[in-house]
Amino acid sequence: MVRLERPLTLTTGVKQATPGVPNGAAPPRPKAISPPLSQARRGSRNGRDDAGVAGRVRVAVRLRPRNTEELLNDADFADYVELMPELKRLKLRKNSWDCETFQFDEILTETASQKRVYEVVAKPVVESVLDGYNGTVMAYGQTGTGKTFTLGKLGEEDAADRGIMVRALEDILADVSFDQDTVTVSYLQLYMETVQDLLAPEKDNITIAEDPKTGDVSLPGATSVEIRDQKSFIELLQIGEANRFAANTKLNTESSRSHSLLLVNVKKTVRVKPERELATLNENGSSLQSPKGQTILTVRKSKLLIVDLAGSERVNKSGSEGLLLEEAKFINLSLTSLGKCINALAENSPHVPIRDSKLTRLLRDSFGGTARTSLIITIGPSPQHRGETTSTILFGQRAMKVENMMKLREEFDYKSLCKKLETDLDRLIAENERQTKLVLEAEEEMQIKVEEARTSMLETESRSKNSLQEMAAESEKLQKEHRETVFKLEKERVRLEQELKDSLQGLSTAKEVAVSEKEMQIQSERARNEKELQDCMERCQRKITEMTEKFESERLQKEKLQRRLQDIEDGLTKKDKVQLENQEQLQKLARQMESESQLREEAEKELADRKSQASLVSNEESTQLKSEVESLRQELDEHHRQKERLEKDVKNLKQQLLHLSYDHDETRKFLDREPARAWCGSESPMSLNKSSHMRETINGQRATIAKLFEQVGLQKILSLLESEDVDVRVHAVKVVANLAAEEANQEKIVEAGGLGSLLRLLQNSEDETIRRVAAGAIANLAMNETNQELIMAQSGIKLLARTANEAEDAQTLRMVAGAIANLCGNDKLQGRLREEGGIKALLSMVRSRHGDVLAQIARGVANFAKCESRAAAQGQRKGRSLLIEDGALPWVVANASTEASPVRRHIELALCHLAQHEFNAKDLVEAGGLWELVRISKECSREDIRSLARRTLTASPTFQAELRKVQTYP
Ligand SMILES: Nc1ncnc2c1ncn2[C@@H]1O[C@H](COP(=O)(O)OP(=O)(O)OP(=O)(O)O)[C@@H](O)[C@H]1O
Repeated sequence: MVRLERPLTLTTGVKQATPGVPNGAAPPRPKAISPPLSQARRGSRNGRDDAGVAGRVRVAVRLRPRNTEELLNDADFADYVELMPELKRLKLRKNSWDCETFQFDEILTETASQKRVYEVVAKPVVESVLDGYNGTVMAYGQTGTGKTFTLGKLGEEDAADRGIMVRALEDILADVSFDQDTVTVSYLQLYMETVQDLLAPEKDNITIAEDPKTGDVSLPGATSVEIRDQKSFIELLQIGEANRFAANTKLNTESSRSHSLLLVNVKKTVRVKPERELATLNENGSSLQSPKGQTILTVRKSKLLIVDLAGSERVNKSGSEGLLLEEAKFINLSLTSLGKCINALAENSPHVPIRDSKLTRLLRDSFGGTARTSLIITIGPSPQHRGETTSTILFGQRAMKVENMMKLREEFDYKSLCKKLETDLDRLIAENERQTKLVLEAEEEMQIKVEEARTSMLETESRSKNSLQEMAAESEKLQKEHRETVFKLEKERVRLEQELKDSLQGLSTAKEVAVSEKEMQIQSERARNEKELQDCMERCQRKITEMTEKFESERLQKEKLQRRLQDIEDGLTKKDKVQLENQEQLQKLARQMESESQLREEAEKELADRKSQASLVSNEESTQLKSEVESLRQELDEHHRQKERLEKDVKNLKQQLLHLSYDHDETRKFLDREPARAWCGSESPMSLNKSSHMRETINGQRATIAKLFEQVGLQKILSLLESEDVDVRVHAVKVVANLAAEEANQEKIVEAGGLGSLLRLLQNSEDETIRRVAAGAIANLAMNETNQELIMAQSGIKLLARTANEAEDAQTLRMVAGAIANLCGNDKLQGRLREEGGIKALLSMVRSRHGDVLAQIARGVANFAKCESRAAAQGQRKGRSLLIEDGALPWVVANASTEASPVRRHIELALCHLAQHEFNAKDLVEAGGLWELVRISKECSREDIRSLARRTLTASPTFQAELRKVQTYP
């Protein structure tokens, strides 16, 4: 048992699949086997509707190369299988004249690489699985035809050999993200109606569980291993193979008697636009809303099933005994019931016998179910297994008719949404708390600032009050001083005036001098007093001005303080505003929080509702829904049928030309088997007998061609010979060749300029097929004498000679040799034919060594020799044969007794004709032709040739003399 290098996570139980549509007939709608990868993948998602995507089972055929044994044993047998990969067709040869053609989605030849097989057969299925659909890849075929090679090859020595399983896992692992996605693998074998776990072989009776509602199949007891890298997967496959080997050894059986199943479960979380997702939810009856513009998580759970079936020939081995008989019975049972199911589905039968075997139960989703399915049919090349190969091909043909309705396995991820809502809520709560804290801090700061401003305002107010009081007191004091001074001066003035009065009264006599002196004294005293008063008043005035200025400055300061107070008050108002805004934001956040929690509550409630709803869905409702779905399906079916009918009509028309060329191929192949019948017109009664059936077929085909010829018109067909498109030219030339095979059409073709077109194709075309078929058509036209002259007149012989020298393909050479051979039979053209290199070109083709080519060369030589001998007999020709001049004699003599009868027959005739003319006798003797003539005269199977040889030997003096010399001829 192989040990894993690293630990693998082992879990028991495969998770149950997501509900899908129940098994049922799906409307037929064919689809390309391999749409381009990512674009087609994503595109398909957009184009899906809720009922699923219709998809036919795609079928490819793969031919295994011959193995050594087959190379030895089958060397003498003709190929039984012929592949036409470009037409996606395959031919099975029933016998030497009859074959059957089959159309498939893809034909993979023996040289097809494993990479191409994967890309064509499995990659589209893997991509569907990654997009959320179930997928199946299955191989069916006889033992030893390469099923396991195709599916299970590990490619450890050469990576190019990796099979579908390894490549599929590579693509899957590259597409998933292990943070959230999981890929698990189970590996099982089904042997004698028992499912055994290849990863835990002790579990040898795994039960198959079927969901009664959805029909989904699961294997709850199977080991399911989570895979994260390719290395682990390969180790797992090796473990599975080792266990399979051990189990089979124990049971004394072999791998090809059991079916192996690899089950890959992919769980992928994807983000999708809510609109689409809501549509999905609505489908399930949910009314859950999601915030606009957000993406929603959904989980896609899909599975890929890769099935390597037991060898199909086991079905026929029920003649065995003992265990083998039992095995054969079970293999019979499973493969036969698979065949029956496929037949029933292909015929849209109301009953599909799914429950007949475990294999069909396991594959229930793959055929007629919801999975995308690709089937690869493997066949071997050996004609000895023609029965097996035919039944395998017929199985594939029936499977192509099976329609599936692919269903997206997607679920809304409630868990993730809940988790996300919780995270959002936590984030909002934290944000709210942070905002509240910020607001509180701002409020505190504001409070402090307001307090500071208030204190500073009060201080300023009290300071200005004090200074005002001081100023008022000072001013009072000054005014009092002023008043006292004024009062004092007034008192002094009154006293002085009284003194003066008294003096005037007391001293009335001290007359003039004393008066004047006193007056002067009084005046000076008065001036002095006035001056003092003046000074005092000025001082008072100055003091008042000073006080006024001081008062003014105090007033300005007060105003400044008031403005500052106003500013502070404004600042306070602004802060209030910010606080208000913060409060509003807080309220908003609270509301948002409230709505988020409401949403969460609703989601939880919805989840609960849906759970209860799911359990409460009444049978009546589901029946009604089913009948609605059914009627819609029927309508869709009708549309598809109509579409198919139209497509079929278009296809029929398109393929008319293709059919014509195909018929040409058939005719050509028939002619291959009936060499030169058309050109020489000498058909043996035996061959007539043998090929009467084929001739009927050909006549039937020709009748079809003639009908189409009438419908389409010769001119139109001939114009296609000049088409730009090489494919069109190929098909057109095949049709013209076919028409030219009918004598009745030859004149019309030449009249319509067809001969010129064919010669131009021969001259200018680089396509081997065109040159070959054009040469064939010219050969057919060259059967008619008038046409022979026209061919010569249009330098046809030069063109044919050039093609004879250049071409390598035996069939092309055969056609060219046939055309020249026909021209050789025209008495009038002998000289010109030889001058333009016709004989040398004919002889140059012996290099091909191909029997058919040699037969045509021999026919040409015989025709030419016959014309020469006729001309000599009529006295129109003298001298050595032009054939001998151009060096034909050694080849003629060397091949006179060849075993290939068509060659020998013509050469024998040619020798007899050459010998008719005495001018050639010497050359014949020297080249050994005389002894061949002697042999012909004795052994030739045709009486007329025998007697011609005899007559010639007797008539020629040279021969007689020679014979006498050796005395061997009586
Ligand atoms: N396309 C191919 N190219 C080269 N070898 C091939 C090819 N297909 C098959 N083989 C070889 O043919 C042999 C038989 O192939 P394989 O075991 O895959 O056949 P099988 O159909 O799975 O047989 P069984 O039904 O017995 O399991 C193997 O040796 C394989 O390597």
